Amino acid sequence: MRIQTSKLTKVYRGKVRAIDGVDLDVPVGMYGLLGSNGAGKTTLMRILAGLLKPTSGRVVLGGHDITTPAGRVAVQRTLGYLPQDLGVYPDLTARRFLDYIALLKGLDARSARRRRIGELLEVVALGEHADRKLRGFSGGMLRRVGIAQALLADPRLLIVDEPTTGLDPEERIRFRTMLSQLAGDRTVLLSTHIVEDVAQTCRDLAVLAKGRLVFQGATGELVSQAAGRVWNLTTSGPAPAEGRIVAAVPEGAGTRYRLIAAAAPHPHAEPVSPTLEDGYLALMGVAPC
Ligand SMILES: Nc1ncnc2c1ncn2[C@@H]1O[C@H](COP(=O)(O)OP(=O)(O)OP(=O)(O)O)[C@@H](O)[C@H]1O
Repeated sequence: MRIQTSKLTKVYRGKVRAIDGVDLDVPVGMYGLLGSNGAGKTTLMRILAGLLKPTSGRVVLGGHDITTPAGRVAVQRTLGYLPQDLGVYPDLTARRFLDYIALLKGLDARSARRRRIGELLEVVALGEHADRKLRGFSGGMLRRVGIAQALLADPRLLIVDEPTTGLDPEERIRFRTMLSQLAGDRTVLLSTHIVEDVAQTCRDLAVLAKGRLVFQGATGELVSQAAGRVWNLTTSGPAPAEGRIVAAVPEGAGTRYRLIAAAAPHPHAEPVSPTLEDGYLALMGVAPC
């Protein structure tokens, strides 16, 4: 389900401009939304999920304008949302919790509901743990329960807000791989401040900074923004004064620095290929351009 916003703006209490004139166009498939803390990602996600009213502007999901009541109703059943802080009932088992949420979502037919929950527990690799209480679940397992609840009505659009924060590396990789597998003919919008999660799963992304859209396009396009501006320098002397240091790894008697700088920051600096993180940092002005 395609997402299109135009001149989308959200001003909290007449003061904080959390989203500022955003024109976004998200196609079907896996799509990343990057931004630092406070950039406006959660505000945008909540508007797209129909939970928060924008101050102005339009949001069109699959051709329906959700700023109108009719549009909201039309997309309600085709949208799944995993918020940053999904509350669960620790004394319920995974299966009972999903059954409870399914009832709230209006999935009334008991046998269809049971079948769907059984399928979803397998999709999120929790089949074995279906009848365990949520109290004993790890952070990663709880996130997977969260995805299962968001998928109950088989939505065409899945909105996931910072799902990998706090997960250990194995769970993070497992979780983001599962999201890309779910994308297929759905749109999965992944909001995060972890650049690597977007690099490993998304072909396209958007970047928010202080409520404004500062980039939208292919990941490769953002990487190329740092082309010719990333350098390695190994030295046992003082830290380089030119450019911005993005990594420093002790090596032998010295340190290997990775720097972003418009020109070679030192006569011995060697140019290296940029990553998505370099492109992101260069865009965000961490590096002098
Ligand atoms: N209910 C609210 N009332 C007033 N200001 C708010 C409210 N919610 C968010 N803000 C402000 O709006 C801006 C954007 O916040 P938002 O939570 O959308 O950003 P974010 O990119 O999701 O950040 P994070 O990564 O820290 O969750 C911030 O300045 C925040 O303090």
